Amino acid sequence: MGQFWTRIFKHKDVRILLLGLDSAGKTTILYKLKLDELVTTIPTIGFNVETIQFKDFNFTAWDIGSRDKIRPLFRHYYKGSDAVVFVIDSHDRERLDELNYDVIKPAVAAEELKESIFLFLANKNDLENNMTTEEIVDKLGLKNLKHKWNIISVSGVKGDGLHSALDWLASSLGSLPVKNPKQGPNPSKTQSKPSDNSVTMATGETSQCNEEVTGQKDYCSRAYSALKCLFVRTNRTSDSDDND
Ligand SMILES: Nc1nc2c(ncn2[C@@H]2O[C@H](COP(=O)(O)OP(=O)(O)OP(=O)(O)O)[C@@H](O)[C@H]2O)c(=O)[nH]1
Ligand SMILES: [Mg+2]
Repeated sequence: MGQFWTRIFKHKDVRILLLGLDSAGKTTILYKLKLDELVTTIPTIGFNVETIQFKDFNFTAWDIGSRDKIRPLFRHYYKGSDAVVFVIDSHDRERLDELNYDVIKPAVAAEELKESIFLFLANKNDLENNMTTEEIVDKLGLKNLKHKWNIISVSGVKGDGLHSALDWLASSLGSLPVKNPKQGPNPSKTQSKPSDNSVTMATGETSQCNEEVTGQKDYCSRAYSALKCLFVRTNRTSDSDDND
């Protein structure tokens, strides 16, 4: 294809980071967007990464497992993210402070995310007695954010609001220069290289992280290493806790 047509049809590659507390619905949303299906999830160990085409964008979306002991690893995924999508369980008032302290505040303070846009998804809007977006904005103090941000009410299981979420990302990112989406997570350089590049999926399958799909092979390896080391350490800690 000539250069002119390549330029016309080229999709804009952007990197999206999905963050939130465990059980907020990140993986459910990722696969609803990717497959338009409701998948049965298990808590994500490590991360899932999928590329979603929308309008003239390729969104490479990283869904990071969020159990409390692995939250300090989130920062290794910040670099190169054009947008952070915070998935909030709008039915769970009790955990808003935990979300703010463990997930939102570190991201707001991060130098690597200084120019990223922030989208908050008030998920599980199909349930009754959930928080309104106004209540969430108020309780999380989102009006003080310096980042460009928005909040949208969604249901990961039904798919409601997800198209609006992609639309907002596309229109907001369309006017911004994107960072290098090939840039993956940046776990500690001290971690050793694993023997393979397989990544455990939330669906329980093992997915080979390959460059054709994600373009992130090396980063997957390194992120996998970092997570593997952490789990070994975590298991050792809980083993010794058990022995106490
Ligand atoms: N009612 C309802 N349930 C939802 C919705 N989205 C997700 N869930 C449920 O919430 C539970 C957790 O969803 P996950 O997608 O696994 O959550 P996660 O954020 O990926 O959690 P971790 O992998 O542990 O970080 C599952 O039982 C989902 O079916 C929603 O919009 N409405
Ligand atoms: Mg998950």
